[in-house]
Amino acid sequence: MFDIATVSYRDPGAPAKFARSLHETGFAVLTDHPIAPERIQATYDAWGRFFASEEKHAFTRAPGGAAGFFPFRSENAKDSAVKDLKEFYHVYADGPVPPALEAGTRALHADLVAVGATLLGWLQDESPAEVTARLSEPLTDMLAGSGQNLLRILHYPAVKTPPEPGAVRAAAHGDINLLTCLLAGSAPGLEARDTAGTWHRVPCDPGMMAINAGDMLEMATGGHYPATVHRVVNPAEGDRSARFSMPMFLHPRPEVVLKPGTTAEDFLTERLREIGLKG
Ligand SMILES: O=C(O)CCC(=O)C(=O)O
Ligand SMILES: [Fe+2]
Repeated sequence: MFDIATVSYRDPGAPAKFARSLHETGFAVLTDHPIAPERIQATYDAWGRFFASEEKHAFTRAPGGAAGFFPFRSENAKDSAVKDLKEFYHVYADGPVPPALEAGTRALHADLVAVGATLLGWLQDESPAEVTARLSEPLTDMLAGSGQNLLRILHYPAVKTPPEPGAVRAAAHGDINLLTCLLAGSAPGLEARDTAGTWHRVPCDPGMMAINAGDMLEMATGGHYPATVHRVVNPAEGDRSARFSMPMFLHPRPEVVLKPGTTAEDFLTERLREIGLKG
């Protein structure tokens, strides 16, 4: 049974329900979270103007760099030869942001890190003792002072001509990081795969935030929270809508030990090579 729970952020029972869903499916969906829908819409509108302008190319990331604009078809999922049908911008706390977007985007980055810290605290409190005993330090401490937290602003352009075979908005992949907080996309499309290989739509109505465990959390907890594979499917034929979404990837400090002999930095370097974002 693959049942992604929808949990109110304000429910006193939320930490336990959230931890159970993340353990059973690798995903959970939050409602009543602190990021207002109007704010999310305003951010999508502002970034939509950015992606529609040629100015974006001036913000293209430096060769091998992690921050800035990544043009259409820069990234492939691990083990996938075809590039995804997306362009995106990577925002770090100390990285560049186009001036017109700066205030709102930086505030959103900070607020999402704060939500993420709360959620890691819930997991720390709700995980079985044998799971927390494996951690080199409490989950919230892994995040404290981390400059690695990444807000990715994603634009999946409208599909006008049939894409080449195998090209999808985002091919099946697991996330690399500890925990991902994804503000509801502007259109549906996100799906998660259960262990039997069946795909399930992840609820994404306005006001929802989808949370999933990444490889680093799976590794640190000995698999208690699985980094469930997910994808973004193409719109139905004839549907010309673009899609925007904003995942916040929560990352530990680079020196955090995920398991004996492997730091967060070692692990990240290896995975960025595999997805074509590092030479
Ligand atoms: O756009 C989405 O809904 C998901 C994006 C995603 O999974 C990712 O960028 O890692
Ligand atoms: Fe993802």
